[in-house]
Amino acid sequence: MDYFAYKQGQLFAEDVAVSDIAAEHGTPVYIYSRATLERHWHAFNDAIGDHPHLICYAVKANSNIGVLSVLAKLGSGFDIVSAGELARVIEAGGSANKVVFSGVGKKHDEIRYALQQGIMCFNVESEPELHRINEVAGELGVKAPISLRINPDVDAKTHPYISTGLKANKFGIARENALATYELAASLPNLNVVGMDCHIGSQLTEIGPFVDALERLLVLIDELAERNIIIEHLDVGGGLGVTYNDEEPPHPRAYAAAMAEKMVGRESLKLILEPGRAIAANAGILVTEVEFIKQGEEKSFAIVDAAMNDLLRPALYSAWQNIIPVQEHSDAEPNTYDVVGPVCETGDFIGKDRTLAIKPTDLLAVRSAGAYGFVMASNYNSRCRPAEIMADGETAIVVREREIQKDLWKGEHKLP
Ligand SMILES: Cc1ncc(COP(=O)(O)O)c(C=O)c1O
Ligand SMILES: N[C@@H](CCCC[NH3+])C(=O)O
Repeated sequence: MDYFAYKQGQLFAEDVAVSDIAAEHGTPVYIYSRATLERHWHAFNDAIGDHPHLICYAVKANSNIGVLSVLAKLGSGFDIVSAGELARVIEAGGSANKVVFSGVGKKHDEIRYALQQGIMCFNVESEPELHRINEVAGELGVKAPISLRINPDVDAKTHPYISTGLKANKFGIARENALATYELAASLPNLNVVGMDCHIGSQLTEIGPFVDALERLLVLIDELAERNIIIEHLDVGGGLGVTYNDEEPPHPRAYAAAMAEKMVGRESLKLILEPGRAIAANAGILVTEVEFIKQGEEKSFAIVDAAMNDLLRPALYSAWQNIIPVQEHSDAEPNTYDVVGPVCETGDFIGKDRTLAIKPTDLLAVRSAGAYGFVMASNYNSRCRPAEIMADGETAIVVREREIQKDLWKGEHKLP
């Protein structure tokens, strides 16, 4: 079931007409669906069944406090990559002891803050990071729970910018060095080795690479047990893809079940998943208004009020996201358009060569915009970032107000 569907020719977000939200809150505007977020989270959580596990939603995909609060209420854990993300989780009502902290460049004060909040574990990406966490934990007189992010060297078969599990990537510790690095970790006085972690990339559309990575890590876990280093949890990262166009990724239930199946007979090894995109992407849309139709020499342009600063994925990765009308039928003639924004960059487009029947003032919805959408928005060209709205049944809740011009220069100072 799609919670963004047409009813009597009008696009709805759950039971709220998208055009009503646009009329009240303006455009461009991000709209999320609470029921979709919940359904996606449950798809992962329920498929694992009885095996001890925790779904740690990857906050980077969509860190809005409203979104985090919905997932926190379900009992979700969280995967974070900065102190800022941890602060958001706590503000949203999430539990620090269900947080794993990933990322290659954790600063001293981020480590200190995370230890003070009592996070579940650091996913450590290098030897120098181990020493740094050991040092900060020592200063605080605590033991830091750590997991090593192992680079399993499997090909995730995804866009090179979002593939992370290859030897050539900056992430993780090479498999060949894993045993030695674990022995070092076990020898450091202020560290407590609790887990093993990996994350091989994003927008994966096949189960094979996930299973390969998991199997490689299980071999390592057994080798460590022979050395008396006992791993309590295995974190297989995130990365499950979604359908933007014609991709056919495995359903979260199939993926989670495949992971759980490999854990049979290892009941003392807790399974952690870090899905981001698969929970949030199709739980959100970006709604934009057509400003002008412009007939170029070679192309027709639909100039809309959303731009690359609001939704960067098309410009950054040539990502394709579906663009649909908010009013299903139009009396305008269908035409093929490049849907572009007002930012002064040739690369500022939301979609290319789309067939649409539109005229100025019509509303369009960019689908699959709930993940890596608002979080990657900027103020480029001094554009105020959009509002974010959560549809929840018949209500539409403002979960982030639209920025106003004064926000644009917050913290800046004129010279006397
Ligand atoms: C360590 C880590 N975990 C989880 C994720 C979430 O990935 P995705 O949104 O593809 O599920 C990412 C981003 O790729 C990541 O770097
Ligand atoms: N931002 C990327 C995904 C990056 C994944 C984060 N490790 C996207 O929009 O597809």
